[in-house]
Amino acid sequence: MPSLVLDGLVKSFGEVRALDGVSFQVAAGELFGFVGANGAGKTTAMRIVLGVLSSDAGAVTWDGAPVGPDVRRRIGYMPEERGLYPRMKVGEQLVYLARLHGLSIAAATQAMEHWTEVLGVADRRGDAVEKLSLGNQQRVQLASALVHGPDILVLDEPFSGLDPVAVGVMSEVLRGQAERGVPVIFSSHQLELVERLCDRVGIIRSGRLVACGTVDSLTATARPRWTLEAELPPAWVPAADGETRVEPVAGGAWLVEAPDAAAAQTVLAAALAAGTVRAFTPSRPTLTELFRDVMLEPSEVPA
Ligand SMILES: Nc1ncnc2c1ncn2[C@@H]1O[C@H](COP(=O)(O)OP(=O)(O)OP(=O)(O)O)[C@@H](O)[C@H]1O
Repeated sequence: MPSLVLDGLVKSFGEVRALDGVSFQVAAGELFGFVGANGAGKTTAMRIVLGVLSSDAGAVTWDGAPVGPDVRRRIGYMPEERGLYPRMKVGEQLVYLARLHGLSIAAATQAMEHWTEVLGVADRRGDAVEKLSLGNQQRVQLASALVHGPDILVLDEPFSGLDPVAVGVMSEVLRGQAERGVPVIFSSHQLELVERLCDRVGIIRSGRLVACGTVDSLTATARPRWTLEAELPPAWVPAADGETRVEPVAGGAWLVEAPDAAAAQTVLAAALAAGTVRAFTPSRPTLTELFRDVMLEPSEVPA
């Protein structure tokens, strides 16, 4: 199965090392979420895939061969800075972009009609892009990434600023693309969405990939946690050693992070002594919690 491979990408802008040896791959049919704080390097990595930027070192390959102009023509790209002509009409613009990718006028028109329909902007085909709300412009931007039937999708924050209905539509479209065998890579700060939607995620921090895999595999290696549900004084926190963390969370529950089951049992005993325990269950961190932990880890101190 072909894969898009980013191998050891390095990129500096003057003193800023935006990418410091980033490697990961996205297989055909896989939905890959690329997450990281502002300025971590996501856009830079995606621009290098597209050839908009060149890397200082490293390579990008598709199906084992370097990505050149021929492969790039088959990529559907949604750039962060967006790239539509504001005064051009939605329908004309999408047909034009599809034609640039080599589609006949009939095929381009059909693709434009299909994607504007699917993305809920069919009634805006005759309007200039600048007349649309930002969310609708974004739907058109996704349509422009899809209209030429790409083999690879690279989308920079496709979900930002969308209403919940549009998020649902966009999610289904990306899932559908993955199901037809397209590798889909997208960046997002909406971690719950990434967790729900993606087969695998990569977390980038200061130009380095610090975690990569299925959400299950990433959260399985985190420190053991339990959820305590109990009737206890609202600010209840038991005395615990430095290795054990107990934090109230919403809805009469506490998160217990402990080095082992014995330490967790000590917390449970304290809760039983202080009130009524409804449940004490092992739990896995969410991607949001995992992300926060990764961000809080001290970075390496240079030698
Ligand atoms: N053209 C450029 N010139 C100078 N510095 C740049 C340029 N592009 C990116 N950078 C720097 O490279 C680093 C990585 O930026 P990048 O845009 O890739 O981050 P990002 O993860 O996409 O962030 P965000 O979530 O805010 O979009 C940042 O420190 C940024 O300021």
